[in-house]
Amino acid sequence: MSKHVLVTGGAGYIGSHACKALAKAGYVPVTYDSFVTGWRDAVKFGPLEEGELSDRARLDEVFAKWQPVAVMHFAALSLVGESMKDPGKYWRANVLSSLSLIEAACAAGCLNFVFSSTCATYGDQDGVVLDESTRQMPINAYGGSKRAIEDMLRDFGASHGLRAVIFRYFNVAGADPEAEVGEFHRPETHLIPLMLDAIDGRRPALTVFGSDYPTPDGTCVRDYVHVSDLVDAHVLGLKWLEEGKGSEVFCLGSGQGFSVREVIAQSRAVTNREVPILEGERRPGDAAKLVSGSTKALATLGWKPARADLTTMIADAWRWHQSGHYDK
Ligand SMILES: NC(=O)c1ccc[n+]([C@@H]2O[C@H](COP(=O)([O-])OP(=O)(O)OC[C@H]3O[C@@H](n4cnc5c(N)ncnc54)[C@H](O)[C@@H]3O)[C@@H](O)[C@H]2O)c1
Ligand SMILES: O=c1ccn([C@@H]2O[C@H](COP(=O)(O)OP(=O)(O)O[C@H]3O[C@H](CO)[C@@H](O)[C@H](O)[C@H]3O)[C@@H](O)[C@H]2O)c(=O)[nH]1
Repeated sequence: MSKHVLVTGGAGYIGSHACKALAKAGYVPVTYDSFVTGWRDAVKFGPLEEGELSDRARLDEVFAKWQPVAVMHFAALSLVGESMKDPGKYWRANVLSSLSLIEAACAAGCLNFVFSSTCATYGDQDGVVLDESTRQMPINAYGGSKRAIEDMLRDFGASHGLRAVIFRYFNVAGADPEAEVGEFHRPETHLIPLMLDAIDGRRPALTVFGSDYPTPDGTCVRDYVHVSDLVDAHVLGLKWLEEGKGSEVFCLGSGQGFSVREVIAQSRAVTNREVPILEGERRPGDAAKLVSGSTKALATLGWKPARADLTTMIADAWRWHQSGHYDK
């Protein structure tokens, strides 16, 4: 019998890659998405149920129809800068919507839950190794909203037996190596796609947000993880839950930090083109450095990232960028 997995946000960047990985692993990914930031043509690996997370009646209907073995919850608003300008939007869209989903899952008896959290829950902790045991002290409303959802999952674990694998992602990058799906945010705010836009003339230039951070070259340092590797960890997390194992938190990153200027240099090398640059102000809410210090997912889940090189991530993003899909 087919095993269905309810994938919220399956029409988005990471969710669509997760649907591909789930289908490859023999599951049927059922996308639940409102298209607030997602795309209909990204839903290609399983059925679609259009709906809003806050619509409890619609969720109940979808749980009853598909009887999923688990939920993978990707749907969220996730822009650090926007969350600083409009925090209420983030608390409503992320926290209240997730509460509706968690209650619907518990009511339907679907007690396996995989959740997209973020290293933005750590805030700006200079000199601290970031791993699963690090204290969460978010400095923006986006990170705050994700930490609150983690807390909610723990509460529902205690009250309803919900078991959650929480993944705290570092910076997700790259695209499906077969270019069936890729990163497509409108507006785009992420470094690598914006840089590729500047390289091929879709934008006049890339603005570097801040050059006076306490980092070796003054620009922010991030840990980039390939989207295909990231979603492979989700399939392992799902199997973990299906085997009856308990709730866990895992950081997903490569353990290597790259500054904005280093990413620019690597993109120049991959594409063999210049990156037009403007020097700009710091972006509010940005931490100086976010790099994973964890090996727990490798050791515990047997996660084996296959495309961990930043060069590979940029090359895959570049292939996707140049495919016809990108010009929607
Ligand atoms: N991109 C990253 O680097 C990164 C890093 C850490 C964590 N995350 C998390 O990963 C998840 C996916 O991120 P992404 O980059 O794929 O985002 P995305 O915007 O591409 O995808 C989000 C999807 O969720 C849908 N959605 C949003 N709110 C909804 C709602 N209320 N009801 C129904 N559908 C809704 C959108 O339409 C979209 O298809 C998010 O939870 C994000 O916070 C992303
Ligand atoms: O035009 C730009 C865009 C970004 N940056 C910088 O590049 C770095 C990466 O920025 P971005 O790609 O926007 O990612 P983050 O703001 O780090 O956030 C991503 O990574 C987080 C985890 O670190 C996730 O939680 C978020 O959902 C996801 O958007 C940051 O230092 C930015 O200041 C620039 O200098 N210029």
